[in-house]
Amino acid sequence: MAEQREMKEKNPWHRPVIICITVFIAMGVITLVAMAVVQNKPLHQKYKYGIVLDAGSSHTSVYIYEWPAEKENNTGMVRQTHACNVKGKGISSYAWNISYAGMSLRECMEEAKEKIPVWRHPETPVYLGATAGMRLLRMFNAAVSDQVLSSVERFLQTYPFLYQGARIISGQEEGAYGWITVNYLNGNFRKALTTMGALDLGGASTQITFVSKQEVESEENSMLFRLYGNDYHVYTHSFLCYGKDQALKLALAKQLQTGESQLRDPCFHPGYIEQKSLASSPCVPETRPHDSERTFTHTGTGNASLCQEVVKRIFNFTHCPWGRCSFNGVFQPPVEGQFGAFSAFYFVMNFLNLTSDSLEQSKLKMDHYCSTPWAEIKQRYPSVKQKYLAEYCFSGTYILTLLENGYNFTSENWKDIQFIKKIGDSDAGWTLGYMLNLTNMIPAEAPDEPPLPHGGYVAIMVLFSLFIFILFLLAYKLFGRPVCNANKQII
Ligand SMILES: Nc1ccn([C@@H]2O[C@H](COP(=O)(O)OP(=O)(O)OP(=O)(O)O)[C@@H](O)[C@H]2O)c(=O)n1
Ligand SMILES: [Ca+2]
Repeated sequence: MAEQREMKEKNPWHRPVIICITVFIAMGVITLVAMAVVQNKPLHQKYKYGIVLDAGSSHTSVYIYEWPAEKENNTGMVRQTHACNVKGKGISSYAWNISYAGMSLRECMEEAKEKIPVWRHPETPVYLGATAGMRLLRMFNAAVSDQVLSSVERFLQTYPFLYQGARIISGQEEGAYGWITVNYLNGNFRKALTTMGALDLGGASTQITFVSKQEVESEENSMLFRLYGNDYHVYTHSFLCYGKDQALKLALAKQLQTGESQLRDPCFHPGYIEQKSLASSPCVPETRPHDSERTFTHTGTGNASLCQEVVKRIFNFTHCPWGRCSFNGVFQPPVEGQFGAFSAFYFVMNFLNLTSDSLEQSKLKMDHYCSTPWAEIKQRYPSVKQKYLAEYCFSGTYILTLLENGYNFTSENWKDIQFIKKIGDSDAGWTLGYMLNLTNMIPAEAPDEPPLPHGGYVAIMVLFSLFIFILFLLAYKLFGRPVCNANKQII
């Protein structure tokens, strides 16, 4: 018993002072690690916001984007949190009703006010970009297009946001920003991966943008971007009047050239019959001898192959002043790599269920679809607006012709076209790229990043602290005892 007590007294671990010191050291290490973790923890996420209005030819959409406040220059941080479709037509349709152009945006702007925290309103930028509808209106009547822009400007300035301007963007910008959007959302810039091309089909214009290894012969189609430390030589072209609504007008005008008041149209279903008038547009050449508002009886005959022949006639494939062309004498290198095809490319191909078919299968399906009687189509899709429904045979045929005969996609590379609406939460389109550019959120050089991610840093801190603690214990066990014994001897 006495021996046992002596052993206990000799074992320094049973001394209260040693126990206290050990507890203090352990607490010290824990405090150190805790402090390191807290100090380096990402701060509570605070978000910033941006609003972009896409004033398209057929309608306006309002997009809200958000990104973590302290990570403005990191890539892949901006995402779309809300989209609102403005009721009614695009702002260019208010040409004769100008004061209502701004007011038309009210509902969506009120929504934006609700979605964005009030304290962020004064620093939230608002941009409005108008595309082909306003480009055409400007060609038609520049004063009226200025007044429409002033109307939306005055209206947007009544909001508590940071108004950054309303302007007509160029076709080049529209193509380039669409390309930036899809590649930003796919993380291609961050990983310095090969980029994907962008195909955008609107109501009044269409854009093709991709990186080409071949020389871009025409200056107006060439753009150079330096993003995250890499150079991108981009080919881009915007075809005004080749959006799907204006292309339909062109096709109708071509068929009406003969001057008849009866139009038997293979691009519309058999049994379709409507009285129409062809409204004048800067897109439709004044080749007809009669007035441009002439009325005609539009009858469908439903034949996709004949429809393709009609559609081909709106393109000029013969004149090319360059090494190679798409159409209408526009230079285009051969398409290469993957492509994201969005907006009406997606709406139409998705409706026709052609998003994953080969070119040949798509043509066969179009033959069958176009020849289906109009009455049957209406019965099959009772909830789709009849104006849209009537046009899908034309639109599908137009898309296949534009891609195959216009841009020179083939059966082999057809699978490289992905028909997409969104990437993650965000819609594919030019608006995100536009905002990223105007807010300088895409740096030319790759931003410096900490050598270790936060998790790795914490793990290393914990491991090293434990390691030091164990070393201390071992050292104490090995060297601590003689000191204690020596003390005892002195006593
Ligand atoms: N769910 C939808 C939405 C739109 N559309 C049609 O798709 C075309 C293009 O729409 P959009 O991409 O919104 O064109 P805009 O941006 O308005 O036109 P642009 O880019 O030429 O200015 C229009 O004919 C529109 O009627 C469609 O078929 N189905
Ligand atoms: Ca558009």
